[in-house]
Amino acid sequence: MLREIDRNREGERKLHEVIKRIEPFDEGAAELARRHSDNLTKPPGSLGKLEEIAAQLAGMTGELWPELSRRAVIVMAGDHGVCEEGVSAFPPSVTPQMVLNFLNGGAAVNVLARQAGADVICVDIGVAAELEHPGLEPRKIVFGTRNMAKEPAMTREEAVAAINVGIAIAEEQYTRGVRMFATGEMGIGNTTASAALASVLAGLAPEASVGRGTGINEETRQHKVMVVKRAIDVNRPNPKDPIDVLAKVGGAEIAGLVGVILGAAALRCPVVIDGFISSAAALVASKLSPMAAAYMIASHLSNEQGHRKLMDVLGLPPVLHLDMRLGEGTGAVLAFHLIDASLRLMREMATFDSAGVSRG
Ligand SMILES: Cc1cc2ncn([C@H]3O[C@H](COP(=O)(O)O)[C@@H](O)[C@H]3O)c2cc1C
Ligand SMILES: O=C(O)c1cccnc1
Repeated sequence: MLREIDRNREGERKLHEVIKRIEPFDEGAAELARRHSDNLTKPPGSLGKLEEIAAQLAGMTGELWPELSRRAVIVMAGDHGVCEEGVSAFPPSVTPQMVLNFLNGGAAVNVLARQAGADVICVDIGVAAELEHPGLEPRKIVFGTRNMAKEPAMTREEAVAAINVGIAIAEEQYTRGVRMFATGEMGIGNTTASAALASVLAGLAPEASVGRGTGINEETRQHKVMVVKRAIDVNRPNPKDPIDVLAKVGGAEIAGLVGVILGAAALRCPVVIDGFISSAAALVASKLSPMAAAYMIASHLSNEQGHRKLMDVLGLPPVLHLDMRLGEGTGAVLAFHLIDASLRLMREMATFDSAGVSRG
């Protein structure tokens, strides 16, 4: 018993050390980037969000035009006990099948990552099945979560261990030269866990946070709303304690993404947030460290019901509106192209002075 308490404390101590390392956004660098932008041969502000992204990247990294060519999408995979309740259009067996698909390069995120020059790092953090593959990061914390409609999905210790896995992955990738991250996930049932997190931590009614996920009909969605309500009633997560909420109604892959986000922020690396599930992880991360939000770029507005409200609460306006609802990191990897465009404009455009253009 004592040893267990020590292990808990050690895990939380590590996590809080990383949170303490997160530095405030560099307003000075962001302002310099804005000023540079205003000197480029265009009416001020005319490149809209591309200018704002460049300023954000400068504030995150402390550099006017950071070198972000090495990038990775971290795809965290985990299963959900709540699938027993019939909340997804697909069976949990799809989770390990898709993991093998990622490792063989055949999933949507692989194609988009190839196009955007990003590595796909696939992490088994909580898949129910035993998985082996030379390309897989084997960091299993749980063999699937427990059914949150009946009991806590994870123990606090498991949730903290999963966050620490995400931090370790971000740090290892940084050591390999990665300077920009995207969040991705695979886990049948994870829109149910994400809706529960959004309800508890963002105060959304389950009717508003629960969507159709992989494509359930309205009747099943109503049932999913009831399952989320029951999970919250049974577990009584404490909204003031994000780790308690994550453990009771979250998931291992969501916890892993919380770690990736906090780890990236502590390393002053931009972290591009994908859709609904990644945004639920971003919400937990920002509750643990409000300063971490400054290192996030919201990539796209998912068609999953609840995503818009969740992004409003997070204060992160999504850049792309493509009616996507896939996850895996697909929207986040697409946003890499816009980030590249914004940095390239900063680096390559002529200034009014260098081009001899009148300022008007
Ligand atoms: C073939 C397939 C590939 C996927 N890739 C991502 N998801 C997405 O769907 C799941 C969440 O939806 P729900 O909560 O309704 O189960 C997650 O795994 C998410 O990443 C997929 C789902 C399927 C079926
Ligand atoms: O927005 C997402 O990330 C999403 C939505 C539905 C299903 N899977 C993922």
